[in-house]
Amino acid sequence: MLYADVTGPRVIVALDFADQTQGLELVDQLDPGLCRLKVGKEMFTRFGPDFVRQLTRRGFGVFLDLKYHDIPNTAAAAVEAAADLGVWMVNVHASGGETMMAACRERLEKVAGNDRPLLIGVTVLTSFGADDLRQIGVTGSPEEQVDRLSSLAYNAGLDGVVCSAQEAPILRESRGPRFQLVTPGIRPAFAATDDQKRIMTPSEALYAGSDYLVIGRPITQADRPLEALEEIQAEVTTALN
Ligand SMILES: O=c1ccn([C@@H]2O[C@H](COP(=O)(O)O)[C@@H](O)[C@H]2O)c(=O)[nH]1
Repeated sequence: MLYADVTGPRVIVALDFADQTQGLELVDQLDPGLCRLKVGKEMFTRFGPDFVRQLTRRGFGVFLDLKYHDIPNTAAAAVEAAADLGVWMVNVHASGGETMMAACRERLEKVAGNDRPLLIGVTVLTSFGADDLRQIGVTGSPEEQVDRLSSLAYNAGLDGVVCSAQEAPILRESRGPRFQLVTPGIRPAFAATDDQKRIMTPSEALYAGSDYLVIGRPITQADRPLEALEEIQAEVTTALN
């Protein structure tokens, strides 16, 4: 099951480095036409908005992965700040509810119109299995919970969700081809699973209906990061053709 209405690179490299110089050394070997970049809590907390600006200045589409979850007014102000930074994609926790997500979408439309960043709702973290959900009081399966949270994101007018590629087929069915599926937990055959539980390989994820593949340690912790990325890109190209 392949969808072709995504423009630009499908691979989003998750930059999770404690050292900014090390991160930029990798970035400077990458082509903005071939991948996008994700800045998460670690690098944003250490290096702040200026780090994001350094990436956008180099021409990369940046996914600011700060997973906002707050009262509607605060979350909306945070996504507005992300839009001011010029990021390509920003996310909020879908468990923050439909009202919070709609407030974020409305704020982005108001301040940035059609130039707004994509707004994506995080469903169930890819490091979660059924046991982890039970620990926090959720009795349904990860797939059921992802479907429930994605329906809130869809009703709030979000552009898509973060989910695992394992849920992509059911979300394609329930939310249609335009709802963007951003999938971490991607593990090429050569990589370790690490702390991820709901995983798929890059080609499996694309065949399942993923739009974007978020990949960190299989690239950033590889002995030869560029070679790892090139191997992944080749797998992606084969799957898409
Ligand atoms: O459900 C989620 C949401 C976000 N992430 C983030 O994606 C990357 C994945 O990195 P890997 O090294 O490829 O595991 C990381 O920044 C997470 O914070 C996620 O994994 N799952």
